[in-house]
Amino acid sequence: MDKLIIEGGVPLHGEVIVSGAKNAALPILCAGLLAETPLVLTGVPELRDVASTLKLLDTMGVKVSKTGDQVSLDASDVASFEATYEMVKTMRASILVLGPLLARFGTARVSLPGGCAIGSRPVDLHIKGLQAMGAAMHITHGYIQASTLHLPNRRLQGATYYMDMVTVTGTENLMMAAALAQGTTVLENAAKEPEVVDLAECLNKMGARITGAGTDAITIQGVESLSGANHHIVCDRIEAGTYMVAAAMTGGEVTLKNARADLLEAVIEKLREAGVEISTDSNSNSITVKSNGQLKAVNIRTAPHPAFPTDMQAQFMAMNTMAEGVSTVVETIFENRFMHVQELQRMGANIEIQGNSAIVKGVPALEGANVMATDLRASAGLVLAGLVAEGETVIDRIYHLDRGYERLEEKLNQLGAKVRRSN
Ligand SMILES: CC(=O)N[C@H]1[C@@H](OP(=O)(O)OP(=O)(O)OC[C@H]2O[C@@H](n3ccc(=O)[nH]c3=O)[C@H](O)[C@@H]2O)O[C@H](CO)[C@@H](O)[C@@H]1O
Ligand SMILES: C=C(OP(=O)(O)O)C(=O)O
Repeated sequence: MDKLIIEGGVPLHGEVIVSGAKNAALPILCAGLLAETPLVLTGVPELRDVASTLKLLDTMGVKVSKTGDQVSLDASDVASFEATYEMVKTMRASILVLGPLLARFGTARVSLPGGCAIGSRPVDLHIKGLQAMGAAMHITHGYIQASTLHLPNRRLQGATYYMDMVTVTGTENLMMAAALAQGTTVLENAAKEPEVVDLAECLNKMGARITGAGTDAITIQGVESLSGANHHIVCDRIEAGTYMVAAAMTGGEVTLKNARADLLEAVIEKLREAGVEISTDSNSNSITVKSNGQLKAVNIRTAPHPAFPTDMQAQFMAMNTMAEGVSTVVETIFENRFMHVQELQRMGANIEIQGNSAIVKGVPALEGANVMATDLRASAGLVLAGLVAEGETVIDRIYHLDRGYERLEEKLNQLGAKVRRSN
């Protein structure tokens, strides 16, 4: 199993190009199932989750071709309407095929995702939303079995649906389903994440009629069919945020290219509060982060966009462990997203968990240690800690990182870090 070995203490300097967003690429690849002609995507990051999604689409009969960051999907001849447990267990985002399959083919069989390291993560709202559009939904043997065969013209029926929690993939699944429904759907209390907006933009290029994406009420006027289009995936704000924290913690100066500051407002504000200098240029989509490594601890409370993202919580926790003062990190999205705490403690961090809060007392220095990655962003937090720790940090189980960070060690080493992979 691959490990990452990091020699800490090197301030990062230079430029890094941010990749396309994992969390936009995954739903947009699934949207390929809706199109009767090829969908061509650029800016698709080279990630394990992307490879898993392409494999899943391939098993359904979608013709996939990939050259560099360009992926072309031809779903004109889909033969299987199933996502097996084997696929869904490696990547929960596989649930995103449910809405497209059901809307276009009238039937879908998708494994229920299991619980994962960060929490139970149910998909009840995906299911209830599709039921509100008239679908027959049955759960048997761990699978969601969905059908529209009893509906007029076998099409989902537009509906107004209020989601009683803000759910990102739930909003995306229902938006894709509603795109081909008969009539108008209104999704209330919808997620406002930039990746939802990117998906809506892609769907509209494919012929969908969606307004309000990026607000909490999305209106989708269903159309009879969708075609292919060309779309460039939005930049990964979480990858960008992770490199920003790396520059801040190591006391370096890093310019991020293909980074949109307008998608990172809460993160930028918190870094400034920590004492980091940040300049942004919206014309060139670049962000420069400069720090002397002397940081002030900052309180964090995760919440849906545009508030502070849960996907940046572990990275800020790592930063707070070596900052001056005491901070509180409150996780409101996932009930168990503190798996990195125990590992950070192995590196000398002083953290106490009280329910969904972590009280972090800054220590003068972290020490390199052997630690275990438990989920994607927890792993990112450990990498950041390793970059500033005294001595060597060995991170085990880094396949989690490969799910969501494109060429991580290459990008860090380009900035001067000393990171190597070993097995
Ligand atoms: C592939 C992708 O885009 N993943 C992101 C997505 O995950 P994901 O879409 O799975 O997360 P959700 O936004 O759905 O989850 C938010 C909260 O709602 C709850 N919930 C969700 C759906 C549901 O049917 N019932 C329910 O109770 C979840 O357990 C969680 O407590 O948004 C999360 C929150 O920003 C991010 O951390 C993930 O990186
Ligand atoms: C939790 C994440 O991803 P997923 O929803 O795919 O597990 C993440 O991107 O941090």
